[in-house]
Amino acid sequence: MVAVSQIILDNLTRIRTCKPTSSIFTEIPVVDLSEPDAKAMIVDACQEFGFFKVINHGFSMEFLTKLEDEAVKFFKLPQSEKEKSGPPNPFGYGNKQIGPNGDVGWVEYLLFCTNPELISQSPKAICPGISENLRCLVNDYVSAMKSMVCKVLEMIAEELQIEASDTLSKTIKDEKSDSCFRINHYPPCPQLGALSGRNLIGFGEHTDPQMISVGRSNNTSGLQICLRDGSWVSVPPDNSSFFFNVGDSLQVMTNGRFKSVKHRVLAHDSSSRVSMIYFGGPPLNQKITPLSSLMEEGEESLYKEFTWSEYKKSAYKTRLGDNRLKLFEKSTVN
Ligand SMILES: C=C1C[C@]23C[C@@]1(O)CC[C@H]2[C@@]12CC[C@H](O)[C@@](C)(C(=O)O1)[C@H]2[C@@H]3C(=O)O
Ligand SMILES: O=C(O)CCC(=O)C(=O)O
Ligand SMILES: [Fe+2]
Repeated sequence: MVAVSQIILDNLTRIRTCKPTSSIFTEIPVVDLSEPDAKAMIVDACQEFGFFKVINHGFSMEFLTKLEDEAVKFFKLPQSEKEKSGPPNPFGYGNKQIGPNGDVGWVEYLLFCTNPELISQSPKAICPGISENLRCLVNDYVSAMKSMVCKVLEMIAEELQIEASDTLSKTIKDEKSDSCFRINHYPPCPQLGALSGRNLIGFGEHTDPQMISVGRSNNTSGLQICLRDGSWVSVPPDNSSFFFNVGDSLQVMTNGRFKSVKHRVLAHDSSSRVSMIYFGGPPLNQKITPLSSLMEEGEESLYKEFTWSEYKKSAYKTRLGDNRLKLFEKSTVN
């Protein structure tokens, strides 16, 4: 018996664990997109937390459920069927392995490229073997998501009084925008009890490299964000809302006024969590640099000059939890 639980423990602890945290993120900024104060609330939230929740977004619950149900259908397929859509190289089905550098989590997922040009040019950009129904729903979701993200980026630009209000959104509207979409499934882990009170990591802590990410999930908890004081708080689930994350690129474009938010997902022993995240990224050749109209007189960029392609290449050499922006920060030592 001891030997059996030891084996289970060894298997599980290859995937990292963390100490339980009991704090709930009660101050979560909730932005009603139809309210006049939405712009100010978004900018405040991006500065304070790099994170906010959006309601009144115009997506119907029926559509969201349809996509979620179709994704669940995929994850219920036999393992050998799901593997036909993998490996995620970088797009396709993945199980436990996250990225190319040895990160693991209690999660399986589908990663989709959303750039039509790349999809038509490279077989590596296609997620093979998924049903036509799932592919259509993903396409519809991504195009509606793109519109919402552009609207939010325009609200941010207006509130920050950036001259052209499409300065940020045009990078996502661009047909070469290097955005992607991910559906994660965190299966229940009945052996969790063997971890003597520790939590099992579904998706390890990290910041997203893109400009902005938008997630939603079924009504199951697990998502946590790291506050400025370094404490982890649990985000109460809400299947009818979207959760926005500031990514590294937007941190640079605002010269550090917005902070990319560190987040992670914990697994459950008895319930399964399904999440879908859209990652809004710029075209590969776009320079990621602070927006000139945002800079005060004499203010210098905190970052070296780089393109999204350079940042992405560098990001894919890192481990999930690494501080990927560090390499691109200007040295503060005189
Ligand atoms: C460990 C890794 C997985 C990741 C690529 C990376 O090398 C570092 C960034 C990771 C991340 C986090 C946000 C998104 O989920 C993601 C698709 C992305 O663009 O960067 C993942 C990458 C991945 O899962 O391939
Ligand atoms: O599953 C989630 O809610 C978040 C996952 C995540 O952070 C990611 O895929 O980058
Ligand atoms: Fe993430």
